[in-house]
Amino acid sequence: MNNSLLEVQDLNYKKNLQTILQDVNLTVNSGKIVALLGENGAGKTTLIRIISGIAKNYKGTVAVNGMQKEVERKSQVSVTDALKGFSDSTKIDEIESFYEKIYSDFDNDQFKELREFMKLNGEMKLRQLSKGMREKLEIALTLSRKVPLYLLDEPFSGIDPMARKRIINSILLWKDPEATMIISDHFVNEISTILDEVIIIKDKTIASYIAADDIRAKGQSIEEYYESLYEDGGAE
Ligand SMILES: Nc1ncnc2c1ncn2[C@@H]1O[C@H](COP(=O)(O)OP(=O)(O)OP(=O)(O)O)[C@@H](O)[C@H]1O
Repeated sequence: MNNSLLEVQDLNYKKNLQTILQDVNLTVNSGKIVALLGENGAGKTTLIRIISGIAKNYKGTVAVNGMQKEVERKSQVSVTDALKGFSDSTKIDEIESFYEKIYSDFDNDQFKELREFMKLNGEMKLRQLSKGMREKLEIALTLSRKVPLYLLDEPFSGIDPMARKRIINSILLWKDPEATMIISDHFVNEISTILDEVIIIKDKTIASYIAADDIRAKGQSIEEYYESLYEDGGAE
C-alpha cells in the first residue's frame, strides 16, 4: 500500500509579518505512524493547525485525501484541540453527546472503551480534571472519530510515565490500519517503538522526513538522529 493521504505543497505561513513556516513540502501515505519533531517554537503546532483546517491565510496547498478546502479537510482529520470552547462546568458525558451530534464519524463504543481505559468518569466536569486527565480526555475524543488522519499535538506532555507507556502501547489498537497518525512530541524515545516515519522541523521548514527503519539501519536511535540533526548548525 503506497497511496498518499496528506499532500502539502509550497506551504508558507506568516503571523504578524513573521515567517513561521517556509517552503514546506510533504507527502505522507496512508497507514503510517509519524513523529513530528522540533524544538520549542519550531512550528509543529502551526503545521498541525494548518493541516487540520484551523489556521488559515497560508500560501500553498494542503490536501487530505485529495480534499483542499478547509471545511472538507475537517471531515478527514481528527485533532487534539478538542476541549477549547467548552466551559469548565461541562461534564465529560455532555462533551461526548456534543461530539456525537457534530461528527457523524464519532464512535460511541470506542469512546466508552477509551474513557474507561483512561480511567475517566463521564460525570466529571472539566474543572475537576488535572492537566494529565484533560490530555487523556483529548486523546480519547480524538481517537473516537473514524477518520483517515489523526493529528496529536504533544498529547502526552502532562500524562504520568506509567499511563503514557500504557497509552502508547495501545495506540495501534485504536487506529484503523489504513489511517495515519502524526504525533508531535518531545519524548522521542517513548514513542520510537511505534513509529514508521519521522518528520523534523528546523529553520522554519522540514529538515528531514525519513523512515524510522532507515534511521535504525544507520545504527542510531531516533533520538540520536534527531539530536544530530539539531546539533548540525545549531538551532536559532
Ligand atoms: N499567536 C501567535 N502570534 C504570533 N506568533 C506566534 C503565535 N503562536 C505561535 N507563534 C510563533 O510561531 C512559531 C511556531 O510556534 P508553534 O507553536 O507552531 O511551535 P511548536 O513547534 O509547536 O512549539 P512547542 O514545542 O513549544 O509547542 C514560534 O516562533 C512562535 O513564536
